[in-house]
Amino acid sequence: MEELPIEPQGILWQTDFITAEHEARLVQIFRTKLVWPDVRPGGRISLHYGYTFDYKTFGVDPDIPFKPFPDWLQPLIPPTTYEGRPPEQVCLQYYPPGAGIPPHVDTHSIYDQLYSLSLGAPVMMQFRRGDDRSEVDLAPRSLMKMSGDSRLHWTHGIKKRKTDTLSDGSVRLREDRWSITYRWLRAGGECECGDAKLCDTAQRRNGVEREYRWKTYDADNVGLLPLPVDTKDSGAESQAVAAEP
Ligand SMILES: O=C(O)CCC(=O)C(=O)O
Ligand SMILES: [Fe+2]
Repeated sequence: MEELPIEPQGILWQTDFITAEHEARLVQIFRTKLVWPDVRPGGRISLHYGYTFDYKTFGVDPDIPFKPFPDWLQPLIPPTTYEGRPPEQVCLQYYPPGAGIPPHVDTHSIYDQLYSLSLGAPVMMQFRRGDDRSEVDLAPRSLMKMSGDSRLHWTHGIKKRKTDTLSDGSVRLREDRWSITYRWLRAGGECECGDAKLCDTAQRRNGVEREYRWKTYDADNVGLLPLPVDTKDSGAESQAVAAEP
């Protein structure tokens, strides 16, 4: 994989991780064979594979057996040469046009490495750290690894909107998109990055515990650390974050 020459540092990229024909077969499976949960119309929906995280023990939930990776997923698992072993958790998400995901970091303590494969229509992803912003166009069939700053010190999210404005000023209509997020559990379950704003280990050590974070299990937001409302950005997107458990 190659690092993108942008801020945030640490975004590794591989174009055409699979062929367009393979992608078309997958989309057919996603549309016709999978049973998806019902959620708010127009919202993002998710299916989970592998281990389920237990928010009480900060480990794998021993009561929920490993959900084996289905046949269609096997060839999409990053080769073991990438991280030394297959991911412990895989999440398939469907974004109808207009759907997004609130700005977040994937929880530091639980998860170590993080990859995402994009399928279907492209979409713009926003990275943000304080007043710094950066956008990455998630092209279909591209595999992205978030490491370093992009993984730990910048949030990422996708705005809820029907169009994206590209860097050349043109406006692109959103269409159906799927993504597959791959997560590897962090050995020991403690992150040493020390980022008091974004790291749950640092927050716990500082005595900051957000009640809602661990007490509710939200299947659509497994492993995401919701962020408090940012008063500088009162847009609907950040309010949506606050509203999520
Ligand atoms: O849809 C994507 O590409 C990213 C999703 C994401 O950020 C996540 O599942 O944590
Ligand atoms: Fe994420």
